[in-house]
Amino acid sequence: MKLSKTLTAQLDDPRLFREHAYVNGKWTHGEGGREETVIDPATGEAIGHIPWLEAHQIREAVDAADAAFGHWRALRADERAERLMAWHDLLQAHREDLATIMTLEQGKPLPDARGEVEYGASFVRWFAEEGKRTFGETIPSHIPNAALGTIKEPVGIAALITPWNFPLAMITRKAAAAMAAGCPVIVKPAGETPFSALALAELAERAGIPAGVFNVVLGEPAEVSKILCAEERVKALSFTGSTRVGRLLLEQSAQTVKRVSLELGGNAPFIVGPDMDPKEAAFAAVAAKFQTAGQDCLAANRILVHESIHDEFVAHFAERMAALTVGNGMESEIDLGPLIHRQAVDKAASIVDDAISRGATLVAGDQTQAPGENFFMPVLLTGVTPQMKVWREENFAPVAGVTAYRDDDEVIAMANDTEYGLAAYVYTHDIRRIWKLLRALEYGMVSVNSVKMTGPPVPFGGVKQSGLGREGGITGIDEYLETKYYCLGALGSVSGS
Ligand SMILES: NC(=O)c1ccc[n+]([C@@H]2O[C@H](COP(=O)([O-])OP(=O)(O)OC[C@H]3O[C@@H](n4cnc5c(N)ncnc54)[C@H](O)[C@@H]3O)[C@@H](O)[C@H]2O)c1
Ligand SMILES: N[C@@H](CC=O)C(=O)O
Repeated sequence: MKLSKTLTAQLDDPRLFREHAYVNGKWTHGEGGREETVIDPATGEAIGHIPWLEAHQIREAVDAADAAFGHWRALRADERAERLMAWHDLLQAHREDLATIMTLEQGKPLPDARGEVEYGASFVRWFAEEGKRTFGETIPSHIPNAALGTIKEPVGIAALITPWNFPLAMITRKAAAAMAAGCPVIVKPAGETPFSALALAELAERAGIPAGVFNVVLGEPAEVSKILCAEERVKALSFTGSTRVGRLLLEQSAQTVKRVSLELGGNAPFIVGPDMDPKEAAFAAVAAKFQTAGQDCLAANRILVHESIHDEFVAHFAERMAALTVGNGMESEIDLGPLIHRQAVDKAASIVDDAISRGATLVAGDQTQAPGENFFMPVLLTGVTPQMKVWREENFAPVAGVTAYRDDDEVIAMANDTEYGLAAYVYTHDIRRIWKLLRALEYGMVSVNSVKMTGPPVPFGGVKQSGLGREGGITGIDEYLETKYYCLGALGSVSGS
């Protein structure tokens, strides 16, 4: 395998590129000789290697986190916040290098990678602040001469398992919340994109986060997860990834009754009302579909357009889609990078073939134009129906499926016809329709007339089989906190009510 010499050469600070796990403040080799090669999906070249840790090394990471817990939780919230803010500042200062690492391992265009570094850093700032506001309550006592209340305490070690599509922000949204709450973390990033996680570890160390508080373990995914799920000392598991793996981890965590947060797949409907300008709606739908080449849990998967404007909408969508540029994310003026690997391209092709074989029309999407083997040209299908994979599955590719509907009740039934319930988009200016759809859609997040919906203040998460719990927002830190109730009895009359 040809090893690209380009990665470290392109960094201002080559020490951000690390090819070891990070456990207890030390860069760690695998002891069994197993390793994984990390590929730049745009070129197919190897950009580095990571070791796979052995079972006892994963347990050592738990030992390290356990040892660090006492000291970390004992710090005042503002002391933890200072370290988190130092980490935030370093992320910002090294934005260019972090974005370069991300584009080379994930493939997304460099401007999108810069955006993700900002987005990831914004969670660190948010939770540095929120950590100072984990207030307990005073409870009016029903017991004579007693004072009642609650204290919030860190749950303990949190295992964080993350995907490859947002290699940095999916880690910071969890880790910053857990660490602000006083919990040490063990991160298991996706094998496709470990280098963003390892750069986060390097910067955490420079920020003065003590050894054992932020650990990155690498290894065979099922093996690592089994160990972490079975470990009684790991009290919380937060996972972002596919619904298939999420179910597995939920089952495995049952044995030790962990606090489980799951951010899983989506199958977002994008609903366009009859009152909408078809061009405005089509441009928004293109933006909601093709971000990160469609490899986004929020990607508009099923585009449901009122029959009265369907044909015009499709024409504008096709025109806008034709203007998208596909290529290596390190080059300028690229809208869509590669898919993560060849299997993702094959899956996208099979979803398109399935739709066409069941009667969908291929309006645009010529794969002979793809600039490399991991690239998939944007596809527009019309006449998509519930029998097709493109309707039922999260395609996680630049494949847009459009369907016409007759009225609000029909589109509500269509939108809810999925096991997923992460995010939905609604485009209409009719306030009654907005309210009706907002209430009827079975989704954790509904965005009306806006493609952008995420950010640190937002309770991000899904219903149905899209997950459990919420990340970000004022409740995100609760995933890592226990409520301890206290009753102080025999206080005499000073206890008051
Ligand atoms: N809801 C959200 O916030 C959100 C955000 C980003 C991605 N996602 C979802 O993530 C999926 C894409 O990411 P992916 O392909 O990396 O998901 P994935 O489920 O294949 O992998 C996610 C993580 O789980 C690990 N893993 C894989 N197989 C495992 C196994 N058998 N046991 C234990 N761990 C295992 C992987 O190494 C990775 O770290 C999509 O479904 C997408 O919607 C959801
Ligand atoms: N775009 C999402 C990640 C989903 O893949 C986010 O903003 O968190």
